[in-house]
Amino acid sequence: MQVVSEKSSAANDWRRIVIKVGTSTIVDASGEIKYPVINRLSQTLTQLQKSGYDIILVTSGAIGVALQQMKMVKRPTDIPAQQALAAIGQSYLMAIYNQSFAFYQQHVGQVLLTYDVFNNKQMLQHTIDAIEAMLAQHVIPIINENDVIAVDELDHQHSFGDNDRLAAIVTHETNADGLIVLSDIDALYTDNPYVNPTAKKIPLVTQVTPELMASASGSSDLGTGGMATKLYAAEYLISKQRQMILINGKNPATILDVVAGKKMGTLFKGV
Ligand SMILES: Nc1ncnc2c1ncn2[C@@H]1O[C@H](COP(=O)(O)OP(=O)(O)O)[C@@H](O)[C@H]1O
Ligand SMILES: N[C@@H](CCC(=O)OP(=O)(O)O)C(=O)O
Repeated sequence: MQVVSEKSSAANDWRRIVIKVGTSTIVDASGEIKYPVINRLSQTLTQLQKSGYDIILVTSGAIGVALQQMKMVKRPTDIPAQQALAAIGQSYLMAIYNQSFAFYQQHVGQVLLTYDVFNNKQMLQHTIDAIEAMLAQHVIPIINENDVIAVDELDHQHSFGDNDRLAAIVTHETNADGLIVLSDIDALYTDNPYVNPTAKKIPLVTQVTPELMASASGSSDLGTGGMATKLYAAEYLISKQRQMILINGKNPATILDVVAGKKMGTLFKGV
């Protein structure tokens, strides 16, 4: 395992930043929508945008908020039911973001993507053009996977989409300096700390090794990706000479500390 603690450098020279928000940041364990967190996230991202940063938000949570809307306790296993929830929840999720950002006079734009976009030069260029046009007008693009139609690429038996990977690809394709992932956990640990209380925090990862992969198992109740998909995202970004920082999303204002160069969470950065 390649773990170094002293050389952690941070995001103080990043100018274009992708922020990925997991379901666990949007919805709590009892299924309630975390409006104050979303409000703080909107305030923080607006502050960064108005300070001259290019900000792109990749957000999960469509299915999470739909479960709450539809008074469902558990995520259904059959795919059309999940697709329906994604459709219901996505419009509500954007309504929440619109209202929340509007309070800070910040415009946002919705971008729903499927993975085939990245395999098609023309569609990819159109997507990048649209995102660049939004950024040029100081609009924050808000991206999610288009779960309603993304049925071909996904293993829908067990999981539904993976926004960690999507956020990593968006970071690379939009030429962003780095990706900040907000989760329900404050860092990568040597083992799942909810299962193994002796697990230790890992401040810097320079290489995603098989050993590290093996230490990442399980996800929060509503999250789909778990730590494994975050490690795949980090591995992809390291291979593209880009960086990723994993922090706890419970207080999104900590993004400001990260961008100011404070060492926190786990930094994934190749050597
Ligand atoms: N080695 C590890 N270090 C930290 N968290 C881990 C590890 N292995 C598994 N996990 C689990 O990954 C979860 C975060 O992933 P996930 O539930 O998908 O969150 P999100 O919805 O934010 O994407 C943590 O709550 C924890 O239970
Ligand atoms: N696209 C799905 C989320 C998929 C996903 O990757 O979720 P998470 O592991 O919480 O980031 C949704 O909006 O519900």
